[in-house]
Amino acid sequence: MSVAANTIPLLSRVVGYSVAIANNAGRIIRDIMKKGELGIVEKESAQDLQTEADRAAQRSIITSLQKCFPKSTIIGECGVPLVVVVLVVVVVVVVAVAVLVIWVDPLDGTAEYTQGLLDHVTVLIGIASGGKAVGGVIHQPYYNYQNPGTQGEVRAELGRTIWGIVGGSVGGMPIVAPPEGKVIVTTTRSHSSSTVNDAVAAVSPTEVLRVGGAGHKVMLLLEGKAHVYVFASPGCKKWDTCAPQAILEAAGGVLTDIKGNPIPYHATVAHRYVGRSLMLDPI
Ligand SMILES: Nc1ncnc2c1ncn2[C@@H]1O[C@H](COP(=O)(O)O)[C@@H](O)[C@H]1OP(=O)(O)O
Ligand SMILES: [Mg+2]
Ligand SMILES: [Mg+2]
Ligand SMILES: [Mg+2]
Repeated sequence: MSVAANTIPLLSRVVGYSVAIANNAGRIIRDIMKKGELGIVEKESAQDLQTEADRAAQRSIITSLQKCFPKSTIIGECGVPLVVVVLVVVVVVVVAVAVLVIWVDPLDGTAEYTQGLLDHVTVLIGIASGGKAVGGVIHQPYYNYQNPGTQGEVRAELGRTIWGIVGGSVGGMPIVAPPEGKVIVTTTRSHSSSTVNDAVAAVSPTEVLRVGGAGHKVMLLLEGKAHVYVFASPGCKKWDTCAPQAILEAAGGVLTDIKGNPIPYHATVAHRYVGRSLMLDPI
């Protein structure tokens, strides 16, 4: 896919800033877990949770993005804060020059965060242009958190950040091909259903990895631990997939809906997926 030439410098800047902004959100997420006051609330169901870490990380990300890129439309998972209401009013005026739509999931894998499966958690900042995912950042704040190191060895660095620009490059982790002769599928662990299981079975997997988070599962594809990510969770939204899709595509993978159609990321698109969706990584 080609990215309009006049968006490339801006896109590179947004991706670069988003790396720093996502790293900062990761620090907020770790600090709140350390304090132990998660402030959990149920949103649409008992499977749809929000914590103080989701809220605080989103506040930080949106404030920073708005300051740096006031003409972009920013859509975050955690409701519509006042600053964005103001932005929406402004967007009506500046829509002709508002090139980018930024989809923010301040904490992907909230269920796993509350259950202590901390390396399933990611911060996702996805950038769309012309309705397509064109750039993305995935920050994994707890990468290496269980790495004990050995005596005399320095503990491995906590956290990692992956970025990608479609038609450009991917950075932050080595891209590894998955093993030949197997079909390892990764899918949801906390939002399973018969539809999810049917979709997984349709791929005839040799192994199924049930883990949390859309960002985390795309990382498994990138590091060659899985061949295919099947997500048939109706709760998955555009902020869950914009950043992972851009990075996956930058690395040579593909993400489509169940019929093979591209997933739209316009500012006005429905946040929720309609029907089932399928993500494939043919690296
Ligand atoms: N039924 C659901 N309700 C709320 N969020 C969901 C649901 N299904 C999926 N999600 C979101 O999609 C992500 C990927 O799904 P899963 O982890 O089940 O594979 C979840 O981490 C969650 O994002 P978030 O944690 O940001 O709310
Ligand atoms: Mg959520
Ligand atoms: Mg999410
Ligand atoms: Mg989230």
